[in-house]
Amino acid sequence: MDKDDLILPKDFPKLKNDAFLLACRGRETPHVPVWCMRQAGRYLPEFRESRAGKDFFATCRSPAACCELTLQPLRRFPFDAAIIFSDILVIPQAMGMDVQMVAGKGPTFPDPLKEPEDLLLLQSKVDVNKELGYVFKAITLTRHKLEGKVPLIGFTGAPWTLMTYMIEGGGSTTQSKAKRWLYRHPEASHQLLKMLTDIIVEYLLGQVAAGAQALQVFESHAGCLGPVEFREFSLPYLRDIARKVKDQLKESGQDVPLIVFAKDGHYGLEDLSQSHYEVVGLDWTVDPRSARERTGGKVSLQGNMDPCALYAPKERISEIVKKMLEGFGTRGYIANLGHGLYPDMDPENVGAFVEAVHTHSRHLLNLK
Ligand SMILES: Cc1c2[nH]c(c1CCC(=O)O)Cc1[nH]c(c(CCC(=O)O)c1C)Cc1[nH]c(c(CCC(=O)O)c1C)Cc1[nH]c(c(C)c1CCC(=O)O)C2
Repeated sequence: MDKDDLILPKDFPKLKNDAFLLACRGRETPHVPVWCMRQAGRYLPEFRESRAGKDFFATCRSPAACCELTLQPLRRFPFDAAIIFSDILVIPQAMGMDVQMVAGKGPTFPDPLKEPEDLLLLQSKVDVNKELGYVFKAITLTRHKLEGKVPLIGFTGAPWTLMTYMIEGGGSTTQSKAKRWLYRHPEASHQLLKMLTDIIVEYLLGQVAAGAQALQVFESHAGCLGPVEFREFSLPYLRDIARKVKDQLKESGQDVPLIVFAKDGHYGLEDLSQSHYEVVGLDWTVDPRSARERTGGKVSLQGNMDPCALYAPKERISEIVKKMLEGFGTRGYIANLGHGLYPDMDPENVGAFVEAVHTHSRHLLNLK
């Protein structure tokens, strides 16, 4: 294949392992598929080496670097899916905000939104091909380089989670500056959430056109909302995104599974299972059996081992995985952690987690 062909979203290699895509749709699989949030990350020495001394967002803008970082964990572990290396904060950047990744501090916005008037400073219409085309290129290149080994997942931050970063200017335990907007400036909040929704829809469609085979929407900050605020400021936008992406894909005869992960949003589980997503991701605060009961077979489920369980000895990890599989069952289930891997985790234990999912699930499936 010519080098230039690697940037064209066509003639992709045939998919060899479709367990993840089948599980998204509740179909039978030979084993329970597994991947980990933040599987491309600092717990891998090769990741730290590739990233060393380079600016985080400059790395995000390099399709070759994103491709390499996406592939690294797959060289070590038999994950059933890859997730493109990028970040949710590329959207606020595309809207004109300055975002830096500060070592030891995390993402930082030097000029966060303070008052509703600041919305006027934002680019409300974004040409995603122009501003975020580097992500699409990374997806296309990675899809070729994966050689059909496993499907490639694209992703975005959800409107509320992006809004929290844009107002807080970085991480926060209370999200009180962003929540202040919900209570004091509800109209401006909706205006911002709507603006983000429109861009996210275009961004996700661009990812599919570039070669993404599934999409995950990260509502990482669902947990600081209560049920009432969630229903007003998060859920309608999550639904809008799924419906609009689905409708537009249908028009072009395409269909990719959508996953929603609303971290700590256990109160919204019933609603999320009726929101046009094929898969609902769960954090570790939700009991597998009760999640099944509450979602009533309407969706596949993904999750939810406590990432900290990876600090346990391998035998203990295996026992925890076995219980988790028994709780969720083997159908319509994708094993994952309840949130991302931490930098101090031992890659060997990640391998033990993946192996335990495959081994125990094959055993459970053979008993049927
Ligand atoms: C909230 C959020 C962000 N980014 C993301 C979320 C949603 C998921 C979640 O809830 O964790 C999403 C994200 N960020 C990254 C990915 C890559 C794909 C994967 O999961 O492997 C994904 C899916 C790479 C990354 N994004 C980041 C890293 C680590 C920093 C680095 O590589 O230098 C990685 C691998 C940086 C980042 N980016 C963000 C944070 C809070 C941080 C951590 C800062 C820190 O710990 O210092 C914003």
